[in-house]
Amino acid sequence: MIDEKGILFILSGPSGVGKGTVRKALFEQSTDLRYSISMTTRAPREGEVDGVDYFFKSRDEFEKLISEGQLIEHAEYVGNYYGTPRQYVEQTLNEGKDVFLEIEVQGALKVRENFPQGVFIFLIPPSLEELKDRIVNRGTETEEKVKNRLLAAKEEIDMMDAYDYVVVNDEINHAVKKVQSIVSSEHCKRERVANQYKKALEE
Ligand SMILES: Nc1ncnc2c1ncn2[C@@H]1O[C@H](COP(=O)(O)OP(=O)(O)OP(=O)(O)O)[C@@H](O)[C@H]1O
Ligand SMILES: Nc1nc2c(ncn2[C@@H]2O[C@H](COP(=O)(O)O)[C@@H](O)[C@H]2O)c(=O)[nH]1
Repeated sequence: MIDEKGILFILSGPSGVGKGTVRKALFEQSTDLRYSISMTTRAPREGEVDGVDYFFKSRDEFEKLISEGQLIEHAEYVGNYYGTPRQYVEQTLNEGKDVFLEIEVQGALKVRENFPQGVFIFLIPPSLEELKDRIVNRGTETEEKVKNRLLAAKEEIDMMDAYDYVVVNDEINHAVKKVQSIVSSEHCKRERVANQYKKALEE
């Protein structure tokens, strides 16, 4: 059978590396990807909108979603739950459309167990100092939260070998171009396999 499902792309990496920035720039250029909006128990930051940036949930609501199997993965990250809604992802892939997740590392590794055919991209900072500067300068975290996110970052960076691609986010336009070329090359691979399959059927 030719796999006519969409491709699941997973962009992951430590907090503050620039995943959201790269994803937003990518989506300004690629209309064919569908972004899966995550659920979280974290409080909204200034300017964040429910249903756009995240679906904001209480802990009870989130735990109910877990127990009902409504998430394809979830993780507790620095004191809050984050998770990916099952229905949106599965339905969109079944419609043949590509889905793009932007999630942290524990969650990405769980997705890998259930969607081994997904394309896993790890974004790394040019250095840990630069990572710290980016989190601090974003101005969204208290000093303690910055510390906890940096501690998590060191462990997360150790997991990069589990990914299909590693992209350095040195300069934003370079990183976006690299992610775009990964998306295009995965499409070419998929088409090549489909063509080989069709040819084999004709023979
Ligand atoms: N290539 C870059 N060069 C300099 N600054 C950058 C670059 N990419 C992102 N930034 C800045 O770094 C900060 C963190 O970026 P962003 O919020 O996109 O990170 P993130 O990985 O999505 O973080 P989190 O996982 O905490 O949501 C932002 O202020 C952003 O403007
Ligand atoms: N495992 C998951 N991680 C997710 C999901 N959505 C976002 N995230 C990641 O959580 C951290 C913290 O995010 P922040 O918005 O509080 O800075 C970051 O690495 C996100 O990418 C998800 O559905 N599952």
